[in-house]
Formats: sequence, structure tokens, C-alpha cells
Amino acid sequence: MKRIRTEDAVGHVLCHDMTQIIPGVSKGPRFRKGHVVTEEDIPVLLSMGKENLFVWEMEPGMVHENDAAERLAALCGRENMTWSETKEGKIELKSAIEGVFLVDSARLFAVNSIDELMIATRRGGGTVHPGDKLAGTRVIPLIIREEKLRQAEQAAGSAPLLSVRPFVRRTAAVITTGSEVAKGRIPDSFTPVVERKLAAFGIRMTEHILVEDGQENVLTAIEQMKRRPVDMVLCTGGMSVDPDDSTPGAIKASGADIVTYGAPVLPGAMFLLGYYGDGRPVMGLPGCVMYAKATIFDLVLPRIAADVRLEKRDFVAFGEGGLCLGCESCTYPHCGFGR
Ligand SMILES: Nc1nc2c(c(=O)[nH]1)N[C@H]1C(S)=C(S)[C@@H](COP(=O)(O)OP(=O)(O)OC[C@H]3O[C@@H](n4cnc5c(N)ncnc54)[C@H](O)[C@@H]3O)O[C@H]1N2
Ligand code: MOO
Repeated sequence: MKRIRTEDAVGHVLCHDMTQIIPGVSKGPRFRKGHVVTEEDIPVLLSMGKENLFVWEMEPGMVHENDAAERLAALCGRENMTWSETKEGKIELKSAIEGVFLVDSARLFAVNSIDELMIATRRGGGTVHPGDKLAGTRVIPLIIREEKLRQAEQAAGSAPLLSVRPFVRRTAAVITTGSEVAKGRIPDSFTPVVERKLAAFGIRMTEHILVEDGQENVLTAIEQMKRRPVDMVLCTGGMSVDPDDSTPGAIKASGADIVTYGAPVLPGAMFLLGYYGDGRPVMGLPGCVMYAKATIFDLVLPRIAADVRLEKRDFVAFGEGGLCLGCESCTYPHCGFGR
């Protein structure tokens, strides 16, 4: 910080707010802390009685907070996002589309480990709508060393830290397993739940089949459904330890590359996800998906719908927060489940 003559202040950064009082008209900050003094400001400052100013020394190698915020926002990404104007050293990013919001957590962690700057985002993996806030960036001091920004850019790497991907999968085949349902002993109350959950992402159930228990039966149904022009295959029921539970074995036998059978999520421990060679996902949905308000199916569906390939580590990461607290009135996704 240094004291300089107002006439010499063009291009310098003010260290504090400057109040202007025009009797009977206005009283308030005429210039904000952080403002970069322009030629036109000089007569105004002089009229406010400011013949000298306290300014930050804009030495080479220092960056103003507004320019720094833009450098940080650039690390976040632009595609399918809107940027607010830079105000008081902050930029807010919002979604321009409906889709799934993704965060590269490890690289975001690395950037935020650097002092004097920050990027805060909403949790990744969930659905966002146009206008939803995604992230905000700013630096902590009014001016920051260029070197710090370079460190952040290095930690972030070349790919954007954040992305929003539109929902692109449109159709699903549902295979409802269980002799009690296939034989009509009880009504099928699982399929309507699955249809409703898919519909929230614009996915239609274009194929549906009921099959009796038994690995051969389920396998035959899966093979039949795989040949149809559907974007994903879903099997309901038969996912646990009962001798008649043969869905996981049938999915494996159908040639899927299994990402996970089992996940650190309750409800949803018995969930299975695999992919066929052509990239289409196949899932085994345990009984809890039918009766619980929110389950692992809700946690993975945004990414499945956006054709973002899930890996084993994505499931491992669910463990902390993967326990649904079973609140009397469910507020999912506005709760800690899966976060
Ligand atoms: N000893 C253990 N028991 C259970 C375990 C376990 O680890 N050890 N896991 C539990 C968990 S967690 C879940 S979730 C369920 C998984 O159930 P399944 O996916 O195997 O479901 P089913 O056994 O096929 O059915 C359970 C229940 O739901 C009824 N059902 C199934 N499909 C339909 C349908 N389409 N419409 C209406 N009702 C349906 C079925 O009749 C059964 O009553 O396992 C726990 N048990
Ligand atoms: O763990 Mo089951 O698959 O939760 O309800």
C-alpha cells in the first residue's frame, strides 16, 4: 500500500471504499475498494476532496482481483455454462442447459490447496437446470501474484475442472424378474417406479418383459432385449442372496463388462452396473429401488442418462454419505445422501 497524488493514480487500485456526499442528493460509496482508477475518475476524486490516495502498488507480476477471477473461471470451463460479469472480484458460473453437473474433484482439490484463491462449486454428479448456480471463483486479496495464478493453472491442467453434459439416452428396456410377478400372484409394483424415475430424464421404457426366476429365463430375456434398439437394459429384482436370485449371474452371462456388483450405499447395496461392448449400460436394480424414496439408482441415473461412463471408484466414493437417514419427510436431492 502506498500514498500517491490523485493525479498520478490512473491504473492504480484503491485500498478502501470512498464515500461521496452530495447534500440532499446522495451519500454512499462512490468508489469501491479494489476499483482501478481511470482518467475520468480524477476530477471526481478531486471534487470529493481527495488530493492523495492510498493505492496498491501494481508492480509487474501482480494481477487485479477481477482479472484473477477471470483466470480462475477459465479453469472451470465455458461449454453449456454462462458466466456472470466480474463484480468485486467474483464470477459466478451457471448452467445454460439441463444435464448432469460434473466436477473433477481431485483437480479442484489441488487448485483450492493453493493459498489466496478459491473455486467453490455445487456437488458434482447431480442434475442441473438452466440458470442453476454451478460455481463461484475469486481471489482473497485485492491483488495477487501472477505466480499464484500460474500455480493454479498448472494444478488444473488443460481440461476444464467442471462440465455440464446434456441427457442423451432416450430409451430403456425393463426386464422385471420374479415368478410371483410373472405368474400374476402379485401385481408388478416395481416397473411403474422405474418408469417414473426414467421419465424425469426424458427416458422412455420402450420395451418391457416379465420373466420367471431362473438364470436361463433371465438370460434369454436380456439377450432378447439387447437386440432391440434401446439405450440401456434394466433388470429389477432377484439381486440378493436367495437361491432363486439369479439376476447378477444372468447379466454376467449376457456378456456385460461388470463395473460393480455391490456398492457402499444403503438403500442400494445390491446394485449392479455393467456395460456392453457397444457402450450401452445394463443395470440390476435391487428390491429397495421399488420401495425406498431415494436409492443408489437416483445417485447414478443423472450420469447414466448423460452417457457419462461410471467406474468402480465412482461407487467407492459414495461410501461417505451413502447412508440414507430415512427422514420422515424426504428432501432428496436436497440432503446429504450420496454427497
Ligand atoms: N439374507 C439377506 N437378505 C437380504 C439381503 C442380504 O444381503 N442378505 N439383502 C437385502 C437387500 S439390501 C435388498 S435390496 C433385497 C434385494 O432384493 P432383491 O433384488 O433380491 O429382490 P427380490 O428378492 O426379487 O424381491 C424382494 C421383494 O420384493 C418383491 N418384488 C420384487 N419385484 C417385484 C415386482 N416387480 N413387483 C412387486 N413386488 C416385487 C418380491 O416379491 C419380494 O417380496 O434383499 C434383501 N435381503
Ligand atoms: O441394500 Mo438393498 O440393495 O439396500 O436395499
